[in-house]
Amino acid sequence: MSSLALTPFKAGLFVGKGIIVTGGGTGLGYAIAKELVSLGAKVVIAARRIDVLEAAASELNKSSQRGGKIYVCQCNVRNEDDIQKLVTFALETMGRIDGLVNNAGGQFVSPVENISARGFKAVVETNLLSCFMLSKEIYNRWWSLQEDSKTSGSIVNIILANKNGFPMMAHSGAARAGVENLTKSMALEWIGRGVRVNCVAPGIIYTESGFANYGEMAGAFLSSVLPCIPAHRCGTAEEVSSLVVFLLSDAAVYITGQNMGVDGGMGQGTIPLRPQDHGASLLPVYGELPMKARL
Ligand SMILES: CCCCC/C=C/C(=O)SCCNC(=O)CCNC(=O)[C@H](O)C(C)(C)COP(=O)(O)OP(=O)(O)OC[C@H]1O[C@@H](n2cnc3c(N)ncnc32)[C@H](O)[C@@H]1OP(=O)(O)O
Ligand SMILES: NC(=O)C1=CN([C@@H]2O[C@H](COP(=O)(O)OP(=O)(O)OC[C@H]3O[C@@H](n4cnc5c(N)ncnc54)[C@H](OP(=O)(O)O)[C@@H]3O)[C@@H](O)[C@H]2O)C=CC1
Repeated sequence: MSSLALTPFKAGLFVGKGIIVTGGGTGLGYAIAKELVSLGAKVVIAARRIDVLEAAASELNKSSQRGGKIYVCQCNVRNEDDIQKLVTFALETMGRIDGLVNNAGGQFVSPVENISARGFKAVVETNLLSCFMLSKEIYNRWWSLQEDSKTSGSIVNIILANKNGFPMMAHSGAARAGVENLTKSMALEWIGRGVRVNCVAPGIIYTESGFANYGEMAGAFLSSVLPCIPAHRCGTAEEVSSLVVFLLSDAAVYITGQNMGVDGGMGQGTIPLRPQDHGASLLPVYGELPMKARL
């Protein structure tokens, strides 16, 4: 796992704060937890694989500064009972919740016509339902009860840079678009309680764990996608983490309901995952298009 945090923040910025990071044992979540614990936060990392979480925690605790600490909680974010247990655990261990990063997520690669209804539902549950359930649970059991709205919370939802659709992962694109809209609704409903809600939309970020889910396809994907990224390289987990940490902090107190890309200039557009060589193109109905203007 990479280790270079880019944090520009002052030491101890998060001392005394409690943050939940879902999917915090690997990839982006790991980098976010690492930056937070180095700034003094107490952090609960939550995911399904407890062995992965425990191994991550023992590494992450080495970066702790000024009382920062990592706690682990096994949780399937698709399961409402697990969500309730996670919030109970976080309140018992940290005594408070100041921030939530809805980072756990993922999908599988498939053309739309081959996705089963159960597969579509699984991806929507993983990415959208989970975000709704966990945000609501914390709001009802903690943020809505705080007398002083100045001390309330910040939610950062990790989505995808796919505002023009997400071919071959349409279920995930739809779920993430749902998260973006849910973010705006929660931001408006909860602003009076001092709860800010924002999205971060990474482009293609190289994480060993994330890419491992796609096996051999990942290599081919990378070589086709790199020329389409204006920066001509993937991002790193730390380049996403610095924005997430900023949004969690009081420095972002006037920012809510936003969706910010970290995507090397892709403008949050379509991740160009080419469906397949279909051997046909939609030609103009009138006139001819020069060969050089076709794929
Ligand atoms: C190529 C690089 C892309 C770079 C950009 C994106 C990067 C990232 O997002 S990195 C994060 C990647 N991490 C993951 O994607 C991991 C999380 N993913 C999952 O856990 C699964 O994809 C899941 C969300 C679908 C959950 O799977 P699972 O727990 O197995 O779900 P169920 O047992 O409830 O099954 C429900 C349903 O889903 C179908 N299904 C699951 N996997 C696949 C698959 N690979 N292909 C086709 N269908 C799949 C499964 O078959 C079930 O449907 P039925 O068969 O109709 O019962
Ligand atoms: N890497 C990239 O290029 C991009 C990633 N993203 C998104 O960023 C987030 C992190 O991705 P990344 O770090 O790269 O990949 P990882 O595969 O490392 O992270 C996904 C994390 O989510 C957890 N997770 C998945 N399903 C569940 C579940 N049902 N319940 C609890 N935890 C779950 C996994 O842990 P476990 O399996 O133990 O449960 C894992 O820690 C994801 O939402 C991803 O889709 C967005 C854009 C681009």
